[in-house]
Amino acid sequence: MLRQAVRRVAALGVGACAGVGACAGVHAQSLAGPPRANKEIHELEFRVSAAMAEKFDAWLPVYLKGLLELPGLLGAKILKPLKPAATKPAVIFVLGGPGAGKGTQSEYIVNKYGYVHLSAGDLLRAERKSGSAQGQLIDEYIAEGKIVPVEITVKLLMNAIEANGGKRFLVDGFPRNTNNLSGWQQVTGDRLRVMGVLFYDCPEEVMEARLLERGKTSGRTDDNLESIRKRFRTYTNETQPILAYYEQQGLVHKIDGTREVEEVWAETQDVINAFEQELLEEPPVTFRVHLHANESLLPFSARVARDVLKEWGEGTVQMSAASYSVSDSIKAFGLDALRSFD
Ligand SMILES: Nc1ncnc2c1ncn2[C@@H]1O[C@H](COP(=O)(O)OP(=O)(O)O)[C@@H](O)[C@H]1O
Ligand SMILES: Nc1ccn([C@@H]2O[C@H](COP(=O)(O)OP(=O)(O)O)[C@@H](O)[C@H]2O)c(=O)n1
Repeated sequence: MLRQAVRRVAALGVGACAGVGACAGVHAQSLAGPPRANKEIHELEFRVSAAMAEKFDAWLPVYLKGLLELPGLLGAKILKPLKPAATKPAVIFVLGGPGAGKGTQSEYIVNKYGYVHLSAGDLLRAERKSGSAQGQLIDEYIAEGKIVPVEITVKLLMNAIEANGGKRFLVDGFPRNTNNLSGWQQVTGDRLRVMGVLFYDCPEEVMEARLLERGKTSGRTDDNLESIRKRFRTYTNETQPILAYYEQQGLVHKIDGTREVEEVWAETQDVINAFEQELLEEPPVTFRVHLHANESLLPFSARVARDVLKEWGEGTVQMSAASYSVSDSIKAFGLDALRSFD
């Protein structure tokens, strides 16, 4: 039977790294005792900022392949995550009554921050125009100011999200009722990260005047007084409860939409800047590697620390290392480590 004595390691400060020159910024650990002749597993742990995780994931196997040329190194295995969940795409919902300024502000956000703008209304109008079987149905719902069944809308949204491959989405005019909300939750599960809701608050008389003005050139079948009033009813009865739902979760950022476009934009930027900050502060992703070797930990870990620092710079990747020597007991080992003997 294998006996594997775990030789946990003492922390090695930056000072102790000085001999290897490039250790600063990478936290390494060394063996507490003299190296043994046994086969050893060196466990390296890399904590990588979420923003860089995908790139690190691509780099690591290539780097390890090169490292295997070193004498004394018998094998290498990446344990966790084998494929880190790519940072989830972030979604911001943009809500507000018809004519509150959702589309206008979304365009500004896209121009400054590079978000992908998905307007549920635009997607439905495009689908209507495509002459598909559901075109007629969408047409009737829009003219009546009613909310199209979610099966149609969520499919259009998800197709657009998947086709785009982007990381940050503004979903404008959605979810607009409980049917929208439950359909979205059912389809997206936890694949996307809902950051919050931008809510443009505007009284009906202001929105009505804007929409009548927009109707002179928009060519929209619903920018007429009759449809506008129906849309207002739908908004009050069906969309406001959705806002209340997200408000309870502390996700709603209410912005007074009655002011000049530039003033509304100034406040919108404050909210988006806060979201951006939150995204930067995502927890790091941890990668673990087992190196199988005949040698003691220090030469390898110092070498890897130096290479990581050279490739990734200060502060992006935090590394720590531990060593296990393999002899005749498996008790001290976790399954992960055992697998690495495959
Ligand atoms: N803050 C604002 N002040 C005055 N007019 C605005 C403002 N924001 C948007 N508009 C105008 O009002 C109309 C409706 O705006 P839009 O962004 O299309 O609203 P929504 O997407 O919420 O329906 C557009 O003609 C737009 O140019
Ligand atoms: N989630 C959505 C969004 C829009 N729509 C339809 O599209 C119409 C126009 O929505 P929009 O967001 O483009 O425009 P506004 O009403 O906000 O000005 C709505 O009145 C609905 O008929 C929908 O059915 N479901």
